[in-house]
Amino acid sequence: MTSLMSVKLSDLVVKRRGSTILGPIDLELGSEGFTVVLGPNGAGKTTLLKVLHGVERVTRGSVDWSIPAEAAREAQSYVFQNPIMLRRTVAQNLAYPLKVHGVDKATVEILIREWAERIGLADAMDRPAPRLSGGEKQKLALGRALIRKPKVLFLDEPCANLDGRATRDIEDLLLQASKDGTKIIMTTHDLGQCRRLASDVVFLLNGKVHEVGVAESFMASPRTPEARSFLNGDILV
Ligand SMILES: Nc1ncnc2c1ncn2[C@@H]1O[C@H](COP(=O)(O)OP(=O)(O)OP(=O)(O)O)[C@@H](O)[C@H]1O
Repeated sequence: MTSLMSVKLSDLVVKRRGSTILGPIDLELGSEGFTVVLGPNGAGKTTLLKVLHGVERVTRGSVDWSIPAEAAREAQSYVFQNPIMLRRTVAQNLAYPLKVHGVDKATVEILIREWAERIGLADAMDRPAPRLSGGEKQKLALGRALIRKPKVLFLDEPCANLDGRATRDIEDLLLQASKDGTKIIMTTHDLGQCRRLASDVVFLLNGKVHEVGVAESFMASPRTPEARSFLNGDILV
């Protein structure tokens, strides 16, 4: 089971308009744990997440999941920084991924109640999702992503623009999902959040993987001067 959803990037390059925005990258990520992708603006974090999820055109190299590509994609969810809500109720948003996958009505009812509770929106089931607050929308997006128990969950800055309370709620949901066996791969600018959540870190700089390591050691004693500067909050050019 443990190697079910590991992934290997080999000589991976993404070019746009003649310039390389990612790579070349060789990277292996295991099927367990909480991977945080760190790096300054423009380092290529979002592009890396999209490449892993199979929704970014790759110029060269390969992305190999330990199961066939289509099955791998089916077992993944992706939460965008500004999630798009269906112009429907909270309940309908939660039900959507289940209905698309042909889950029977009775099970849908049970699961959407359970998840509305878990994301703190049990009293808002009939509210139009587009009218929720930013924090509520992000929790709904997370619930919608987790309701099918993905093996891998990608998150792009899930707490950008959220206050402390909403951030804590999201982090609690993520830690629980991780405990329940979902592999998480997330970008963040928040070093405190990285410290609280990450089991391992991928540090990107100028489109390349600059350093990879166990979170605790990376945060305490990064090997390279660039990673040290980044953790100190210096501006990297
Ligand atoms: N379709 C595209 N065409 C041209 N350049 C692109 C395209 N997509 C991304 N880029 C560039 O590639 C680089 C990496 O972008 P990416 O969004 O992956 O970085 P990031 O680390 O997620 O940045 P941020 O922290 O600002 O979100 C940036 O310089 C960006 O402007």
